[in-house]
Amino acid sequence: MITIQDIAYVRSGTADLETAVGFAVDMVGLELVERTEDRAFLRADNRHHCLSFVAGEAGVLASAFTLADEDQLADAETELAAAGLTVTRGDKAAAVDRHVREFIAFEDPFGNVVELVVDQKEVPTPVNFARAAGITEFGHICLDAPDVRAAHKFWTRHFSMKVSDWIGDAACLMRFDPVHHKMAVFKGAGPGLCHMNFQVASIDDVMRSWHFLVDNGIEIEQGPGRHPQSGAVFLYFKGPEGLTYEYSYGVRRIEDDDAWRVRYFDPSEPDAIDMWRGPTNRCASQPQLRGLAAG
Ligand SMILES: O=C(O)c1cccc(O)c1O
Ligand SMILES: [Fe+2]
Repeated sequence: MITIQDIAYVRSGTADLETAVGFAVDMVGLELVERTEDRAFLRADNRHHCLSFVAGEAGVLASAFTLADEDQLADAETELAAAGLTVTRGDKAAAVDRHVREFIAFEDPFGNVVELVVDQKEVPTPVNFARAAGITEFGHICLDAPDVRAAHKFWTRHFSMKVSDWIGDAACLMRFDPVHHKMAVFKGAGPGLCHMNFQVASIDDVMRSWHFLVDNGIEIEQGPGRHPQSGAVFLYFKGPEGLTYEYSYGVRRIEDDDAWRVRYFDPSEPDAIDMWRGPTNRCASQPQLRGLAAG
């Protein structure tokens, strides 16, 4: 069993680094911490970065989680290899590029590239947010997989994750600490990053960002609304090259693990992911989510 400490980062390819960075800074509000000719690193909290862009082909390259130390990393390597996965050790240069000390990489059974890292660099200075979006931290990673049930089996068999809520066969929200979910899997045609989430400090931040993004011509995929699972007020919007961002406020914490009863939401219900039953463009851009569309 591999004990996950936290989410670390999303690493994404981009065919247009300038536009990708411009959006992450000016629209999302992240701090640009480092920029080279073919790389950009952005942060939302004290992690060195939670999002990096690599010039090249567009599309997610990896999603990363933190482990406690090298022994745990070595054990993870052994366990995943024994499960029949191809696990590779990151070399020194690749670790430096990720601002971690050590890492391994593997593909989950659906082809999502996952990196497990040790000692992600901490940057203690206050985050210099590019705009006052109210971001408090990198909230969660949501991956795509064609078989959400099989994904749940994989992530709970090998990792310290527990399901918090199901949305039929369309989504599985998982936790590895008291936060309702920091990892989710949504049904998709293939592997991919469904979205990355940032927590914000208040409902006002969600609503202010909604107006701000609309005023800037940004495509709102869904929201503002309230997720019945975590109870969070949310807003999904689309960045360049199809990268979906989510802001949310008020995610539930599960302090008493044993007392939590896993719930099952029907994805065909109009309030399956939005208790306010607001309009959605998500199914236009992500047809696999059609089952979750309101109305
Ligand atoms: O926060 C949630 O509960 C949630 C539910 C459905 C889909 C999501 O992306 C979520 O973050
Ligand atoms: Fe989410």
